[in-house]
Amino acid sequence: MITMEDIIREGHPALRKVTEDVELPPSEKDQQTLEEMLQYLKNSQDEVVCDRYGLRPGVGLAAPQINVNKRMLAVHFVDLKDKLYSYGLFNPRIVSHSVERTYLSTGEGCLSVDREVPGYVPRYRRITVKATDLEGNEVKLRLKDYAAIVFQHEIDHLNGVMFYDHINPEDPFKEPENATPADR
Ligand SMILES: CC(C)(C)[C@H](NC(=O)Nc1cc(F)cc(F)c1)C(=O)N(CC(=O)NO)CC1CCCC1
Ligand SMILES: [Zn+2]
Repeated sequence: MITMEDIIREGHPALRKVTEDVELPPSEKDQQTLEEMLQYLKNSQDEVVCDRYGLRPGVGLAAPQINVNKRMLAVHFVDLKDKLYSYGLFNPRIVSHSVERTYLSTGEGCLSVDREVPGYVPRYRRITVKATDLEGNEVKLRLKDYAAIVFQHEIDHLNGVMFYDHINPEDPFKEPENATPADR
């Protein structure tokens, strides 16, 4: 199972690499790795398992975070309308997005960043993501607000981008242009 020891932290060069596409259909190894990534998120949100193994509760995990240079990610969370998003995705890509942007008023954190980095992280408010899921189906997801933020945070990791790369260095809490907070 994946535990905190498997999650690499900022400063590790693997977090700044652009990942390679996964050959489809996936190898046994890639399939198992993605399943383990999704299981990490479920474990981390289960109080008993989380305490037993000292896991940090997470809503998303990208392969570079466990030092795997492959284009795959897992998410497990419910949005503000209590819709469950639970996916393991191969080769996810944003195929379209709104001009309008959104952000979390609390700012963002990262399982690979052991410090607070204050500031708004502007993201597209609506995105359409195409990918192949763990069952081998091609999926097309239309995402908005919090769900769009989580997926953009994880897809950024696949391109070597960290959330704080988006924070305005002059004024971290300056209201982003043409943006509506996702959590207010
Ligand atoms: C870094 C961390 C603060 C742990 C963040 N969690 C989070 O935002 N809220 C959360 C997590 C839970 F499991 C249960 C719960 F109710 C609330 C997170 O998982 N990530 C995922 C990550 O680091 N992926 O690489 C960071 C989020 C920032 C915005 C989107 C994902
Ligand atoms: Zn992260």
